[in-house]
Amino acid sequence: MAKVFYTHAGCTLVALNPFQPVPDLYSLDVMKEYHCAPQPQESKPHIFIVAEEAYRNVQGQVEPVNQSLVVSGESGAGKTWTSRCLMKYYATVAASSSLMKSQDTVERIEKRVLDSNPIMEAFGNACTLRNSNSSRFGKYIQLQLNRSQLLVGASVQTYLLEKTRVAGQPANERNFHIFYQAKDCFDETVEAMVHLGINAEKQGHIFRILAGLLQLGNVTFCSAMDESQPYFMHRCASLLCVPVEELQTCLRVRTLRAGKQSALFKPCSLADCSVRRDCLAKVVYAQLFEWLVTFINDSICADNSTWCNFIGLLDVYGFECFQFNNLEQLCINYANEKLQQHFVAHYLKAQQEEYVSEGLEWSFVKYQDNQGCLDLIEGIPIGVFSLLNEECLLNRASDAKQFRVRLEKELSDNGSMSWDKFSKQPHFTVAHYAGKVSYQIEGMMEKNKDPVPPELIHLLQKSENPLLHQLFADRDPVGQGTRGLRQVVTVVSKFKNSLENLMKILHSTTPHYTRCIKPNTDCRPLTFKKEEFHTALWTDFQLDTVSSRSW
Ligand SMILES: Nc1ncnc2c1ncn2[C@@H]1O[C@H](COP(=O)(O)OP(=O)(O)OP(=O)(O)O)[C@@H](O)[C@H]1O
Repeated sequence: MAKVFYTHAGCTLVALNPFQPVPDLYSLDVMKEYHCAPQPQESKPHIFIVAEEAYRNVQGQVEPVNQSLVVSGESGAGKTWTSRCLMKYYATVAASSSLMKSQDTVERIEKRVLDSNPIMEAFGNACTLRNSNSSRFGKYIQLQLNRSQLLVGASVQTYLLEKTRVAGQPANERNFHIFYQAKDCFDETVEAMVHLGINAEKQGHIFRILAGLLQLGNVTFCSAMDESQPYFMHRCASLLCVPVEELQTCLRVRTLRAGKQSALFKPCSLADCSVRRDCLAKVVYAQLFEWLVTFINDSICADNSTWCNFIGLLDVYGFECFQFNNLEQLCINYANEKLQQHFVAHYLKAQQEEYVSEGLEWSFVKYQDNQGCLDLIEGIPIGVFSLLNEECLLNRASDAKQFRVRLEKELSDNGSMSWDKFSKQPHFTVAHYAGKVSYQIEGMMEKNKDPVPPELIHLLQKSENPLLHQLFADRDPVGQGTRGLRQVVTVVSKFKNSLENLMKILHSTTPHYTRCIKPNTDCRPLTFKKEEFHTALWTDFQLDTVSSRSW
């Protein structure tokens, strides 16, 4: 493999993952070289060109002044690595330390921004079959710059943490890194926590909660009233600082309430007990992750009066197509469709501007518009998300077959939707820009409702672990609306909302696209497999657009 890892393709930078550290590729001297180059675009293709271009746009106050660096690619392609490089670049070239009076305070801000990485990765990344450090959430990091374009703060927005991983992992994959770091490689995470202001006491609370979740994972149910696992149940209760009898009851007995009548107690089936145990683990971990993100933001976010522009870094999960796909993949692929649409619109605009500036004659190229696919997913009132939400609001047991019939009735006119007539499983197939994906319907409604039994919330509110108590203190266990109606804020509604906000930000900024490519599927260093590279490029890059340049 020739040691060339970057190239330009139109307005996109293509980054090839070397799968091993390349000496001096990102050194301080290289940063300086790009930062000081009179025309960085004329230097060798590099991620620092993208970084510098965005930075100079802010310096030049070129409208729109705020910038977005969109880093995409499949799992293991190098998005997180690239985002880290970009953050380090700005933490170096936009460092405000030398200008400020209090050196100490300022050094801390750049360091704190960088320190958010090991924490987020410890809690949000895991070893998967495709990447030993796979981000199991999407993130948008906003680097805040003051009038002199110096880095004064940052904020992080996260998307769709894969919380199911805490309750169970696919074969040969692992839980989130933090559960293993508790044994070793702990220092970096703890050091970063200290820098961000998570003191020893808070760390103690966090680690007790994590240890409690590990013990919870050992709890199994043999018969509804079986007491054969008291050890793990006791350990878990003691670490989560909740009464053991109540924990036990919560996991085993459902409380039914109808209006003002007194409660009825119904023992859960063994399968339901396990569902409740997993639900407890997921809700605690997700809430803890959210708390950490808020804490990090409080620690690194600059006061509104001190910053005026930003450079945003978007690192989102790439397009996913597995043997079995469900709601998570639908959301991820929907996000990719949105970004693809944004990319194509921006690409064509940039292309036209280039032709005009060079005085070339041009005519509109026909390109694959993915609006049909987006309508299929997000259409109101008739789209997969709307119908799914409608189904979840009906207070009845979910029926996958019935939902499939409904989808076919309502959406068969949309050319992006199809069904495999030979498949026995209720499913639907969506023709995405990057290929067709079949989604299983079984379990989709439950995932969308993501219900948490109120008993579990009541229990957590009683925790004597101050952090755990705080995580649930304001949560309404039954999710009652103002008129006593149950408010179901579904997973897809929340996701669609946060994505809409993200798209608004992207539309208001100057975008810069970097497409990371995995040059071989086995993550082998310096190995370039042409066929695999082409597959990645075709699915990932949407060559329709690129082919308009005839390269
Ligand atoms: N520029 C690079 N130089 C050296 N190694 C790299 C580079 N980019 C990526 N890698 C290696 O590839 C691995 C996977 O990269 P990374 O975690 O950034 O992928 P990703 O696209 O963020 O994946 P996921 O979507 O699963 O989070 C890294 O852990 C690192 O070992």
